[in-house]
This record gives sequence, C-alpha cells and structure tokens, in this order.
Amino acid sequence: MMHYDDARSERPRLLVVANRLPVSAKRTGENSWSLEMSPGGLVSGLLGVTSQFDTKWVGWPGVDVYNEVEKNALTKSLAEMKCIPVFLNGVFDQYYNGYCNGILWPILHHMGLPQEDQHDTNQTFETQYDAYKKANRMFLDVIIQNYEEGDTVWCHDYHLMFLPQYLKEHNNKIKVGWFLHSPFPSSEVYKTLPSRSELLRAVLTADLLGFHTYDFVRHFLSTCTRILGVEGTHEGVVYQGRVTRVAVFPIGIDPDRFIRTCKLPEVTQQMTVLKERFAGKKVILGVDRLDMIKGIPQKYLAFEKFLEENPYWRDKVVLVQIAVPTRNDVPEYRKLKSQVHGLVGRINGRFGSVSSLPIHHLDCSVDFNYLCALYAIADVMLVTSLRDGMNLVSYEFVACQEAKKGVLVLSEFAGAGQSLGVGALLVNPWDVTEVSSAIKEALNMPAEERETRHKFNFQYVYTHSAKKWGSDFMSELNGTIAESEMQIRNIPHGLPQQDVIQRYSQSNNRLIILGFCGTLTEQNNSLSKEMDLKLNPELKGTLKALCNDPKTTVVVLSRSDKNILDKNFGEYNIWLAAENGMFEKHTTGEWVTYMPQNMNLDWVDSVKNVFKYFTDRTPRSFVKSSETSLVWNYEYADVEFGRAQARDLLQYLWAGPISNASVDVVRGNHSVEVHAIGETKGAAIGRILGEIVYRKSMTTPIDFVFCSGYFLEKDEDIYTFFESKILSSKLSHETRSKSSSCNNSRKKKKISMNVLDLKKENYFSAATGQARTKARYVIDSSLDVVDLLHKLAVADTTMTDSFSDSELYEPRNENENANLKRWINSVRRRKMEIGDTGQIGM
Ligand SMILES: O=P(O)(O)OC[C@H]1O[C@H](O[C@H]2O[C@H](CO)[C@@H](O)[C@H](O)[C@H]2O)[C@H](O)[C@@H](O)[C@@H]1O
Ligand SMILES: O=c1ccn([C@@H]2O[C@H](COP(=O)(O)OP(=O)(O)O)[C@@H](O)[C@H]2O)c(=O)[nH]1
Repeated sequence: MMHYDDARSERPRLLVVANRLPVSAKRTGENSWSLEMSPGGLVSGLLGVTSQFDTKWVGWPGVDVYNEVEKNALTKSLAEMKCIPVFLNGVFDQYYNGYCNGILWPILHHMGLPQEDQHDTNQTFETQYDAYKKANRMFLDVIIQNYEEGDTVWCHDYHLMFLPQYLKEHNNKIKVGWFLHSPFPSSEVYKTLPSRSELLRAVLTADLLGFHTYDFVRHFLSTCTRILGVEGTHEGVVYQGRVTRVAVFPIGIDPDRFIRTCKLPEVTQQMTVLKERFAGKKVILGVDRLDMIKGIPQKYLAFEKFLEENPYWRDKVVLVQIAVPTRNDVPEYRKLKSQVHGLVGRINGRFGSVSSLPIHHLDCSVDFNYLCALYAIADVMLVTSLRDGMNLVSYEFVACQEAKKGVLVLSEFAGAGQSLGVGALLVNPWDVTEVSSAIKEALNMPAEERETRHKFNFQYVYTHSAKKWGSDFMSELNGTIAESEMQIRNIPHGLPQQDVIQRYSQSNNRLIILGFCGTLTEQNNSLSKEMDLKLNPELKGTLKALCNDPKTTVVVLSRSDKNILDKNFGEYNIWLAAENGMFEKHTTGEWVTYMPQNMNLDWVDSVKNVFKYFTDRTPRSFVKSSETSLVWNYEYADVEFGRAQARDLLQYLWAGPISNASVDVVRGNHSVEVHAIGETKGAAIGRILGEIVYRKSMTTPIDFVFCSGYFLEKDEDIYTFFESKILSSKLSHETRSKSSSCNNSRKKKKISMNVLDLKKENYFSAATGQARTKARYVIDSSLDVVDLLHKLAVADTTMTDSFSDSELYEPRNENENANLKRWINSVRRRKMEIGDTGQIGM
C-alpha cells in the first residue's frame, strides 16, 4: 500500500500533519490492529509526495484508544509506517463531527451554518469550538515530542487552523506551511462564522498558505481584507508587519501508479469481467464519498431526466455509482444517505426491468485495483460536485483511460474544473437539463473528439503530479522563509522604552514632536468619532505635566486644521502646527500662517464637487477639509469597493479639476488627499523649530528629541530631518530667516547659537503601527505611545529625585490646576508603592 524508505537519509525532514493518518486502525483483537488505507483525496495526494522527503506523518489513527498498553501497541505498529498517532480521546466527536464537519465544512463549501436546534446553538457551538482548539493543542503536543530542529511542519486542512499559531507561539523558528484541501468561500459566506477572525489570524501566522485554485486565494485575500482590515496583495497578506505568503498549488495524483496498476494481470482480468457484465451497454461512472458537496442527488436527477428524454438509451446505459461511506456520525450525512437511496429506488423503479437496472449504487469503498479497473472500462465519468476543493477522482479517471479515451463530464464548481476544463465537458451541476444534455453529448461523442479531449487532460494530469505539488509547496516555503528573514532584518526594532526614559531624564533641553491622528487620539473605530477627533482622555494629565516641564518642549504637528488642534490642545502649554505646518502657534499666542501669499486655491471647489460625487456613491466614506487640503476617506467603507472608487476618483481628478493646478495628490491606505503644493512635515519642522527657539529665547541647545506619529509616507521626511542634524550637529537659527515667504511681518532676529546638540543615542524616532518606515524604531500602537508619555512625565522625578510623601509635587505656576497636582502626586505615590520598576498602571 505504501512504500517508505526506512533509512534515515539526506532528504529534507518533513512532518506532515493532517487530521487523518494515511492508514486507519481497526481493532482485530486484544492489542492487535489491522491498518487500512484511509479514504479521501488528501491521503491519496499526500502519498504521492512523501517519498521525496524524510517524512513522518502525524494524525488521528481512526480509533479512540484509552488503555495505555493498547496505545503503545498501536503506536508501535504505526511507527513502522512512519506514522505518529494523536489520540483525540474525549474531544474527537465534538471536534471532528461537530466543529470540523458540522460547522466548518458546510461554510467552506458555501452551504451555510446548520440552522436546526436553534435553541441550543450557542451551547453546541461553544463546546465544539473549545473541542476544536483543544484538539489542535493535542496535535501540537505530539509534534513537540517529535520535532527536531530544522524540521518543516506542513499542516493540512480546515481541521488544523489553530495549529500554525500554536506552533509559532511554541517556537517562532519552526517552518510552518498550511494547505487547505477544501475550497475557501466568498467572504459573504465566511463572515457568518462566529469565530471568523480568530481562525483567520491563526492561519496567518504560518509562513506559507496554499490553496488549490486562484479563486480560493482571491476569496481568502478579500476575506482577510474585509474581516481583519489587512491588506491583501499578489504576494500575500500583510499581517502584523510581515507578509504571510499566499499562493496557488493545485494538487495532483501519482499518475504512474494508476497507469502501472491498469496493466497488472489481475486488473486486466477484472476489466474483462466488468466488460462482460455490462456488455452492450455504455458505462457511466461516479466515484464519490457520500457527501452533500458531491452533488449525488443532483447527479441522479440529471440521469433521470436523461432517461426520460432519451428512451433510445434506456437499456443501453448504466450508471455505476461508488458512494464511499463517510462521516456517518454527522446527522446531515445520514439524512443524505436515505435521500439518495430514495432517489435510486424511484429511478430504478421507473426505468429498470427484471434483467437490468439503470443505476448500480454501492454504499461501500472498493479496493484500489478494482477502482482502477472501473476507471479504465468506463465510457463516461460523471462528476457533479456542488463545490469541491479539487476532486482527484477526475484525475484518476483520466490516468486510467489511455486505451478507452472516455469522456469526463465535470462540475465547474470543482477545483479540477479549472485544470481539466479544456478536455472535459464542464457543467453546472444545479442545472439538471444541462447535465442531462452533457450526458447525451458524452455518450454520442465521436472518437476523434474524445481522443483530442483526452490528450489535453492526460497531458495536464501527467505533468501536474502530486510530487510536483509537494515539491512546489516545499520550495516556495523555503524561499518564503529566506525572504522573510531578510525582511525581518530590515524591519526597524521596537522602541527601547527604558533607554528613551533614561536618556530623557538625563537631558537638559528636550523636544517631543508628536502627530495627532492615530497617535494621540482616543482609540477609535467608528465613523462618528473619526469626524470629531478627540485627544485620548488618558493623556490629559500626562500631557499637562510634560508641557509644563521647563526642560521639555512639546510640539503637535498634524494634518488636522487649526480648529481641531485648538479644541483639543487649547488648555496646554504646547506648540501646534496645523495642516502640516502651514499654520503654527504656541497656545498662548495667535496662529501664524506660512501659506504663501499668492497660493492658488482655485481648485478647491471643483475637487470638493468630485469628492462629494464619490461620497454620495460610497457608503460610509466622508470628506475632511481644511484651508489648504481636502481628504476623501473610505476607511469605514467596504475596503475593496473603496479602493475601486478611489481609482475612479483619481481619474476624474486628473481629467479635470487638478490637471493644471499646483497641488499634490497623496493616496493613503484608505484615503485620497489633495493639498496645495507646500509643506511636508519634514520641511515644516526646521522652520517651526527656529520659531520655538526664538520665541522661547532658548539658551541651552536641544539635546534630546523624541518624534513619533502615524504619518503618511511622504511626511516621513520628519524622521530623516533630524538624522542629518545629528551628522552636522548644528541647526542654526538661520533656518527661520529662510522662510521668507512668511506673511507674518514680525521682526526676525538672528540667533547665532547652535540650536541642536543632538547625539545619535539621544534621538528617537518611532513610527506608530507601521513596519515599513524611515523612522529608527517602531511602536505597535498608540497605546504604547500613551504608555511611554506617562513614563516620561514622571521620569525626572523617578530617576533623579528621591522623594517622600511629604515632598509632593507643587505646581510650578499658578495656572497649573488642582487636577494636575492630584495626578502627579498619585503617580508618585503609586511609584513609591511599586518600587523602582517604572511600571505604572494608569
Ligand atoms: O477525512 P474525511 O473526513 O473522511 O474526508 C476525506 C477528505 O475529504 C476532503 O478532501 C479534500 O481533499 C482532496 C485533495 O486535496 C480534494 O481533491 C477534495 O476536493 C477535498 O474534498 C478533506 O479536505 C480532507 O481533509 C479529508 O481527509
Ligand atoms: O472506494 C474508494 C473510492 C475512492 N477512493 C479515493 O478517494 C479519493 C477521493 O478524492 P477526491 O479528491 O475526489 O475527493 P475527497 O473524497 O477527498 O473529497 C480518491 O483518491 C479515490 O481514489 C477511495 O479511497 N476509496
């Protein structure tokens, strides 16, 4: 049945992990077992792969075994076949019959969640889901016991969607691939699954994800985009700063095994017997597990219609259907069995006679040789899957038809429909009339056409073998890992928080530059909040403390307009730069504009019209406008529709309103921005800095800079601005006098001091929530920014002072309110309570 090379060789080591082992155990007596080949295409496909690798197979052995002695005996027999059992005692029913085959299987095949037993659905769902996770952990435990460094772990199918995550959590260095043998559904169907996000996140931790067809990949990517909001590209899914590669690997069979088998004397003998048995008749063959996805009732209805409409054929054709028993403990499968039996009875009753029956329905599996004989003598193979990952039966038929060149009638909803579509007659299995006509066409097809069609199919099946599938997947997996190691090397490190705090507390004149949206704003996932941006309330005390520290200057540099910044920061002692620095102020003063006097804003009205047109037609999109820019945002719209609309919108803009205007157009992740040519944050910061130094009459050079935000790529020049200053370590106040376009007529002073005395180790730039950045470091989310600012606000006192309850902080000037005093003191007290760890839970 299987051939394994026992010698430990130089072949790459591979742990294949699938729900099923290639053999299933059947108890034959006390401590004795017989091992039989497991049913299904996954096993057939994988058997064609294993010889290229030093493979061990991890999976369920097909039985529950509780007794330790028996477990050991079975483990030993399986080890001879390089199989390692996972005993799923206690969870198997809820995991396999319940969650895998009662919930996931119908969802993956577009059949929707079961609707019966509505009253206890929650209970059932949760119990099954827990069992599913537990079973995945049981697989993990067995893998850990058998894993050797350098092994590749290839996880298979919907049974094991949590396994990649568990493996990576256990050891991030394990190479993990995951392949889905079933289809992946449209996002509209997948969305109904209660645990939809967790499952997606779990598989995305693998290094490579494989699917049979491009359609399944397309569905998976768009599901990730719609459910997790992550970006799907031709490379894969960008998730948590890394790309999870997603690609198409159509499985195949081992064609030579079928060709060889058809030539065996006992098989040719079986063929002779079968031919005699069906002499004078054409044979239509069906081979399917008795599963609702295989469309067996639809097949029978189409055959019935064919017989109805073609009396000539009634005694000249038989349909032989092998209906392999499967998943008998799932209620839907039992119902299907009786439904199918009812149909067979009706059709045989209508069109049969004493001497012949039109349908030969067998509720059993057949051995491999006999299966090959059946494939070889059939005139037509009828595959009517309503949805099927690949359907290897159609490949196997083609491989066995070298002599006969029979016709394959194949559902367009099977993955094989895409690979064998040229040679097969493709049908929609739901369309009984179409399938009935295809049967007729197949039976009447001239030999020449059969030969041509067969040639196409055979060529495909022969060249796209299981061996190729396995080696393609494995080499892509190795390539992906090498690439992602390079990627990881290029990803900036996480911000070293302790270092920042220490260097901050040791500095004499610090500058903190912060973005607003996505950095200081409250956590926000609603359109209404987006329209009314607010400072994270948790930051209020912290910001006040930082702003009032005489050794610290805080600047908020934002795309937002003056009103928003005024509303949020009016009460702080802070510097504000609105619209990327077009306007600037200290909160105690007035806004100063740096807009060139002759700035042309003629484009604004027509751009507004275009934006309005698209906002009206894109639900949940909106426009934000300021004096020098307009932004169309589709973050809350359907992402794919939003993207498509953004492409159209840009075409409208280029064709009209902005064709000759001096504007920049910036395409963000979920937005299109048009603004007057002018500032980037990097260009603005030099001028703002000059202004600050001048107005604060700074005499001590700035020796610490922390700069962080969720900035557009074009604004990331703010991070590089300071890099160049570190090299020269100088920023003369002349910078300020360069802004000659300023329409503010205040007298400009020249200060000859060096404004910056910034050492490399005292400069911290950190992009929030982006892995690809020009900043030195990355910060996961705005929560981490908040946390750091909290710590900086108390850093001076914790690092340099030793204080006691009696030395509580007093406001530095009378404007500081009682709340601030209370806040600082509470932090200090807390600090004293928790010791010197710097961990302050606010
Ligand atoms: O293990 P079972 O529950 O008895 O089911 C048998 C297998 O059915 C599914 O097979 C799929 O894999 C084939 C090979 O990739 C593919 O051609 C077919 O379209 C699929 O239905 C299931 O995905 C496997 O896990 C099962 O082992
Ligand atoms: O009595 C049988 C009839 C068929 N098969 C095998 O079951 C697999 C069915 O795979 P397919 O991809 O067509 O569908 P699946 O059952 O995996 O959904 C094929 O390799 C068949 O050779 C089997 O093991 N026993």
